[in-house]
Amino acid sequence: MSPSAGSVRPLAALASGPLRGRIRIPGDKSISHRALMLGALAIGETVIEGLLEGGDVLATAEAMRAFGATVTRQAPGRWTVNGLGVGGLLEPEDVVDFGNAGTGVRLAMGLASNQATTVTFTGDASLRRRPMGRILDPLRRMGVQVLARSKDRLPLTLKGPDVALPIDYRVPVASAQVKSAVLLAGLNAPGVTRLVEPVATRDHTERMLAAFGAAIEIETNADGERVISLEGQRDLRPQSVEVPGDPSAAAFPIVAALIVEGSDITVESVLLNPLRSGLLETLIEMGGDITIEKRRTVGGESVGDIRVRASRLRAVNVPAGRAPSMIDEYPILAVAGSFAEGRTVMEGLGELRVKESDRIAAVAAGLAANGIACEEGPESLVVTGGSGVGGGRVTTHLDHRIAMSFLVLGLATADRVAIDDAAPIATSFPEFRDLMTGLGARFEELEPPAS
Ligand SMILES: O=C(O)C1=C[C@@H](OP(=O)(O)O)[C@@H](O)[C@H](O)C1
Ligand SMILES: C=C(OP(=O)(O)O)C(=O)O
Repeated sequence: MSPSAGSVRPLAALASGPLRGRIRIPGDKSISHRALMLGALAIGETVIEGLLEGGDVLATAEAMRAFGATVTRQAPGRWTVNGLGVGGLLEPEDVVDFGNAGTGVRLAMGLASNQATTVTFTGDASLRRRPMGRILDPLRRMGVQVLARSKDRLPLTLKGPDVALPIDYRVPVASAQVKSAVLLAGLNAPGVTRLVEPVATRDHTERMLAAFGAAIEIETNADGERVISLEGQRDLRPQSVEVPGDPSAAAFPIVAALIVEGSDITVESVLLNPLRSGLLETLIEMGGDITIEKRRTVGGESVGDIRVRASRLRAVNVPAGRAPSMIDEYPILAVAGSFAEGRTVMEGLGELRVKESDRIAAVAAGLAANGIACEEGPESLVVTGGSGVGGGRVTTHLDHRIAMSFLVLGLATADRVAIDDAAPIATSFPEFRDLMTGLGARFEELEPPAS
């Protein structure tokens, strides 16, 4: 049973008046996980400001405690981690449960399996369905023994080798989680772990490893691919980490403001790393009135305030090559496409089938339930704008991004849009409802189904 089973919270979004105001969204989820993990490996105190306090990141905080690090919440968003040194994690006494968090469990499998301990990992019903072989394959090559049920699904047990082997690895799927798991495992391998990344994905692990003092080098080979080399068994130095606002969370108010007539909002301090900015680029191509103000650097990353005004959108073809820079944003882009003139074509989406839900199928079903024309291909979605009326009830499949995307849809359709469960939103954006309500969004709680 999933942690959220038994506390299902159906919710509807109602047609809303113009959205207005300024908001600050919480810290980036990817950076928050990594700050806790590297803090757990550095000897001394790492201070994190602006940590995302969503369910996924809290699961990572709890896991780092289970590995023996001292993790303390000093104030809202301000956390300290006292780590144990590279290779110094303790063997947890119990199964380590990452709830809904793919990033958390996959990075932690790399982090914890480069030393001679035995750890059992699990997660909720959604996470137990997701593929782990992509992480286990390189870890097996590094000498890790794996006991997993069929198809390498959670729960599974990893027993680290006495000495991990550094490997040369070509990342076979565009995945920052796979890249990061191998790099974290490489931290305690004697010698150089070398990764070739044919398609560039978010680079937060590389940036943070460099900031913590790891011996990491990044080059581009003759084929234009990123090559990352990491020399293992070096100490990490504790850091002060300031976490910028999460662009994947900001995506929801941004699209809401574009499609709700008369809106004018500003989302402050959003991470603008180009490997995360595909959605902004696409929305601007669609004619979205989006301006970036006060560009600055926070914690080594570019950030800015994003002003968004309601706009007439036109459909575009989103190139498949852009997918890694907006992989979590396709559900909300499909909602934007529902209000654009023409057919928005999204390709290269194979990875969406193995997220918290099969997001291609979940988006197609949700749009159809609301009268929006959508064609689903094996790795693509095509949304025809202008046809939507709302009025549907959407199944969210324990997927926070499906839940938030369809609530945003309902703010702009004539009839309300209901979702079967808003509880998973707390995994990545607990403040979603309050912040959106503050801008003028209207929601209505619905009766949970009789059990
Ligand atoms: O490394 C990360 O922090 C993430 C990588 C992406 O997953 P994949 O690596 O599976 O593409 C993304 O979908 C996830 O939300 C966060
Ligand atoms: C895919 C996501 O996260 P994860 O893989 O960490 O569960 C997401 O947040 O959209």
